[in-house]
Amino acid sequence: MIFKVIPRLRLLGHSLPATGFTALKPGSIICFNGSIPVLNRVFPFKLRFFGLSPGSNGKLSERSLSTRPSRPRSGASSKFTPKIRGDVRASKSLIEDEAELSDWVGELRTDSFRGRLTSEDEELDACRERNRVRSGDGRRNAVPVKRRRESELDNFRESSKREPRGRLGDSFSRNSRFSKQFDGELEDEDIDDDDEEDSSRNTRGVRREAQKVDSWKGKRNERGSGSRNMGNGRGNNLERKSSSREEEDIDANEEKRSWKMSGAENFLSEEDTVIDDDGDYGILRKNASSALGLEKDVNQTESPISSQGKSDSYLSETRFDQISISPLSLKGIKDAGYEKMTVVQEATLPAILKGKDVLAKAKTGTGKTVAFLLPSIEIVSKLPPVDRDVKRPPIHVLVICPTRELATQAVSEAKTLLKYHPIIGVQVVIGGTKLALEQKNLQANPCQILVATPGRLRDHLENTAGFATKLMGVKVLVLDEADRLLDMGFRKDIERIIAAVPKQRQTLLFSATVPEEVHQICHIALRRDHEFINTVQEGSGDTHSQVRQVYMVSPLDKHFSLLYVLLKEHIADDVDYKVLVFCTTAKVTKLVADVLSELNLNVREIHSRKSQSYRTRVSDEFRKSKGLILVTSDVSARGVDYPDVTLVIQVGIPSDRQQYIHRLGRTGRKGKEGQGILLLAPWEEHFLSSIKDLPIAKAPLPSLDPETTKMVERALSHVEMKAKESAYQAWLGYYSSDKKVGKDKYRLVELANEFSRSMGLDNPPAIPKLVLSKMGLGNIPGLRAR
Ligand SMILES: Nc1ncnc2c1ncn2[C@@H]1O[C@H](COP(=O)(O)OP(=O)(O)OP(=O)(O)O)[C@@H](O)[C@H]1O
Repeated sequence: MIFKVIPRLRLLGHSLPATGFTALKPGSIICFNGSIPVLNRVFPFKLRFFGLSPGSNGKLSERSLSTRPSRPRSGASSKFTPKIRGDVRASKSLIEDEAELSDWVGELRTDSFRGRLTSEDEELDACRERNRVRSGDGRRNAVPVKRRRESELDNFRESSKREPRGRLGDSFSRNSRFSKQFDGELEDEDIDDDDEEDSSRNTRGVRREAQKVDSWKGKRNERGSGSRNMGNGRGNNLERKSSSREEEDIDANEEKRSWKMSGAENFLSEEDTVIDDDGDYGILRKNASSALGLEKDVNQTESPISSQGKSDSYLSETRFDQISISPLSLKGIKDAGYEKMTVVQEATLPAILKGKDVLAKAKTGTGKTVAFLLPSIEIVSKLPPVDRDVKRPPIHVLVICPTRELATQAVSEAKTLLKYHPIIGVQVVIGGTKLALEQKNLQANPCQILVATPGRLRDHLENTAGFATKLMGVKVLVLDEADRLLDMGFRKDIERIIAAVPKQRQTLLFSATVPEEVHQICHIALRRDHEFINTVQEGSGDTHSQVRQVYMVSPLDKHFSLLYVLLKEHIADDVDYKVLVFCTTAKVTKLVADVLSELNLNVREIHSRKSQSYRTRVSDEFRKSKGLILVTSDVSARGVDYPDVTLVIQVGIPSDRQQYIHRLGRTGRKGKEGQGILLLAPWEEHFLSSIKDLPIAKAPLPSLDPETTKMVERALSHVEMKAKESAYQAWLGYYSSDKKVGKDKYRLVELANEFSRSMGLDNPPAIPKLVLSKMGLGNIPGLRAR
C-alpha cells in the first residue's frame, strides 16, 4: 500500500537537509510614505440592498482613495500536516501548485486507506453544460431585486457608521492557509493524470542531474545568512527534518502519520515587528536595523514617487517612454497598450535595474507581473547572446508561480513584452501537462526566461537531462506570490530550487501581502542588503478602497439560499455580472457549483480536482466572459487576472487573512470598482478579528421568501448523493484544521451535521473508520462510521 502511494505523490526527489530559521535578517526597506497627499473619492455603492451609503463606514471615509476616475465597466499548514517521526512535514516534495497542497493529504489517504475511486467530474461537467444550455445563460431567471425594509436599512446605516476598528497583526502565524487547505477529501481521483505518469518515469535517469546539483550545492557558500543556516532560529520545529529522503519517511511512518497542528505559529516573535512608516514624504528606505524599529530615512532621489497624491491609484505619472529601457521592450509595451507605469513598476524598476534584490509589496491588480518581467527582460537583453552551438543553453531568468494558472498568465505577459525581442525565448513548465512534451520543447526551443510551478520545476531538475546545468545560468530568480511560495506548503520545493540556481544572482520577491513572517524568512532567497519596496500606503489597508467589502452572518442552513439570492440580486443589478464564488475546499466547490447549476444560474467550476485542460478552458472562458459565475476553490485566489470581475463572494472562512485579501483582489483590478461579500456562520465570526483593519462592514441579510427556500431545497435534492458525501467529509476536514472551530471536536461534529442538514440530508454521510480516527474523530458521537 505504501509503495502505491509514493509514485502517486511523486516523492522521489531528494529532500533537503534539516532546516530551521535564523533570526530576523531583514534588508533595507523602502516604503511609500503615508503622507503622500491624496484626493478622496467616493464610489457609488452597488450593493444597494445593503444600504451602505458612500462613506458610511468610518474606515472607508477615512481612507485615502484613488484620484483616478472610476471607469465604468465596458459595455456595462498546517494544522493537518502529517507528523512523521515527530518531525513536522508540511509539504509534499513535488506538489505542483497551491491547490495540490490541499489535495495531497486527501489523496494520500485515498490511496493509503481505500484505494482509488473513480472520478465523475467530467461527466458532471457535461451534465452542467446540458443544464446551462437548457436554461439559457441564467439571466432570464433573474428575479427583481427585493427592497430592504427601511428600518433594517436605517439600522445598518447606523451600525456601519461606527469607528474603524484598530489594527490587528497578521494571521499568518496561524501557519498559513495551506494548513487549512487540507480538506479531508477522499473521493477524488482525477488530479494530474499526467503527473502520475511523470512520477513513475525515469526515476533512475534523474539521479545524475540531481546528484550534480547536490554535489554542487554542497560546495556552495552560504548566501547571506541564507537557507543553509536555518537550523538555529526560532521555529526550528517547523522543519526539523533529518536529511533522509522524503519518501523514506513516508514509508517508515505511514502508520504513525497524524494530522496535527504543526505549532508553526510559534515561530514568530513580536519583537521583530517592522515599523513601516515615519510619516515623511517620499520614499523611506530602511535598513536591517530599521526593521527592528530603528528607522533610517534615506529618501531616494533617483526614483521619487511621481505618483504622490495618487497613492491609491495604480498608475504613476511616469510614462514608459520616459525611462531608460530598450526600444524593443518599449515597442512591446506600446503594443500592449501600456503608456504609464503603475506605481509598483515605477518604484521597483530602478532598484532592479541597479541589480538589487527586491522584496516588493503592492496591492492586487496593480501590475506586479510587468514590474518583475520588464526589468528581467532588460537584464537578459544586455547579456551577450548565447552561442547557438552551446549544448545546454542557459536559462537566465527563472520565475516561480504557485499555481499553473498564474504561471501561464505570466508567460502570456512575458510574450507580450517580448514581441520585438526575437532572440529572447520564454517557456512555461507546469504540472498537469506532459513532462515529456515540456522536455521536448525545452530541447527544441531554448529559452532564456522560464516560468514554472515549483513541483514541476523540481521534476525537471530531477528528470530532465541537462536541466540542472541550464539553471546554473540563472541571473534573476523571481518568486511571484512570494509569501505563498515561502510558506510551509512550498518551502521544501523552493529551498531545493534555490539550491539549484547560482548564489550570484538577483532575486525578486513580489506579493500583495507580505506578512511579518516573510520578512523573517526571506533571507532564504534574498541577500541581506535587499530592498523592501512597499507601495501600499500606510493606513490605506491592503485592499482597494474602491472595493466595497461587507460580511454577513447567518446560520449554515441558510447559506445555500442566501448565496442564491445574493447572486440573483447581483445579476439583476448588473447585466455584465462576472462573479467569483470562493469555497473552502475543492469538493465543497463542486457541491456549490452543482447546486447553483441546478438553480439554472450560469455557472462554471474550477478547482484542483479538474484536469489541467479543463482548468485552462474554464479559466479562458471566464476571462473573456460576462454574465458568468465561476465557483472556485483557492486555485483562483491569487494572481489570476480576470478582467472586470464585479463581485467576489467568499463562502465560509478563508484560510487566513492573506487569502481573504487575495481572493477579494480578483475584483477591483486596475483601479476598477468591485464588491466583496464574506458569508459566515455565527461560529465563524472569529475570523473577522484577523481582518479588522480592513474596511469591511456588517451587512444585513437579504430576506428569504419561502418560495426561494423551496427552490433551493429542490435543487439540493437533485444534487448527487456522492457530491454531498464528499463535501461533508471535506468540510469536516477543513474545519477540523481551524484553530477555533476544530478545537472542540464534539462541537465540530455538531456543526458538520448542521452542514449535512443544510445539504438536505437527514443523516450525516458515513465516513470510513480509519479516516475518522486519523482525523482524531474516532469516538466522537454524532458521526457515522463505515
Ligand atoms: N503599466 C500598465 N498600464 C496598464 N495596465 C497594466 C500595466 N501593467 C500591467 N497592466 C495590466 O494590469 C493588470 C493587472 O496586472 P497583474 O496581474 O500583473 O497584477 P498584480 O499586481 O500581479 O495582481 P495580483 O496581486 O492579483 O497578482 C493586467 O491586466 C496587466 O496587463
